[in-house]
Amino acid sequence: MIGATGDIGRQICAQLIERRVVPTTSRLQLVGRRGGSSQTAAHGLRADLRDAYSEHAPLIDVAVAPEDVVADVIIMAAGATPPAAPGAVVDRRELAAVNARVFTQYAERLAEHGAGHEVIIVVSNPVELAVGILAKALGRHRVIGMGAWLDTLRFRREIASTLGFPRQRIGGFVVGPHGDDLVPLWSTVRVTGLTVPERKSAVRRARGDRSLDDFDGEIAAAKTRIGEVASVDMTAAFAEVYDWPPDLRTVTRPWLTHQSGAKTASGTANATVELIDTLFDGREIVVAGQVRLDGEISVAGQPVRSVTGVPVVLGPEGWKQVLLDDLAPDEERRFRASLDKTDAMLAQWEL
Ligand SMILES: NC(=O)c1ccc[n+]([C@@H]2O[C@H](COP(=O)([O-])OP(=O)(O)OC[C@H]3O[C@@H](n4cnc5c(N)ncnc54)[C@H](O)[C@@H]3O)[C@@H](O)[C@H]2O)c1
Repeated sequence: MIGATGDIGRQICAQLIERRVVPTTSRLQLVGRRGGSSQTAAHGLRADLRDAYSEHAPLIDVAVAPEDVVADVIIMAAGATPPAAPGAVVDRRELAAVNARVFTQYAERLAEHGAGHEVIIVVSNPVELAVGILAKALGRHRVIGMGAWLDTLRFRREIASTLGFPRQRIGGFVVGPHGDDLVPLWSTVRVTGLTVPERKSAVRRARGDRSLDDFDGEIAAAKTRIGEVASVDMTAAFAEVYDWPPDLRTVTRPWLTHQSGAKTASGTANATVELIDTLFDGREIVVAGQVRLDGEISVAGQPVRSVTGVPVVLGPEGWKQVLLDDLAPDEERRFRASLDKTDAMLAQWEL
């Protein structure tokens, strides 16, 4: 667990143990940074976890150098994050530059010292940049970003809440990059127990008469609106989000959560731990994740050779094929535009 002592890292460690995903006979390695505050905090976290879960804690050890990382599954959650505060202004380019150094350091050391079969789950942002750097050094099928899975679980939850069903009954995926440019695929939404006409009518009801062509404008207006409300009354801001369509809530509710001063640690950890559970179990499941593609799919007639979120089959050796049916025209347009943005970002890093 790289970045174990961060807000997200701690929550992932706790859930891994509490949900018995890491058995008592396995080892959980907490990786901090030599010379940083996490070097000492990692020892404290180890003591705290053993204190909390002494009956079923795995073996827990601490590493403070990338070359000491030894694991079958590596979670990358290290790096700087935008401040969780209302109206915080962030230089995203500078943030990416700081984190790119962390990703590169681990990519180089893991390529040199690793066993060659580790699967890397990327939590850190920018997810596409981290996946690009790690996949280049380690092989693209071993690296998957969990942002698209988190966005997918959020999308399903928001649809479930609008329709009054439990989340387990909702299928469907979010693809594209993690963040405001994500692409909610309404065409993939399924509801267990409904006939096709019932489902179509339920989806129409939840979505409203809207197109993804207007989604950017909706997000911008929504953020301005709740940003203003949140600056005077956070309760009212969350209440306002409640009435919006599910895809808009998928983007804005986590944004507001971060603005509120809380982070999205529990939801992020839950999505990550689900992926790890699958890997340990030896099962293969279809999840959405950010991966480095090499022409497996085409979007708007162009083969995709980029890093983006897509549904993939994930198993113990990493991800295999991409499972994406034909998209609706507005989904295709939004996906293409997001890929162009990601390509421009990756080009700055020669990826
Ligand atoms: N993918 C997602 O859905 C998602 C959701 C939430 C957060 N995130 C991302 O996860 C990352 C962590 O977020 P956080 O809130 O826990 O941040 P945080 O600041 O609380 O923790 C970051 C941790 O990384 C450690 N670190 C920094 N450089 C390191 C290095 N070289 N080696 C080892 N550890 C190092 C720091 O010591 C710190 O403990 C951020 O990039 C954030 O944007 C992703």
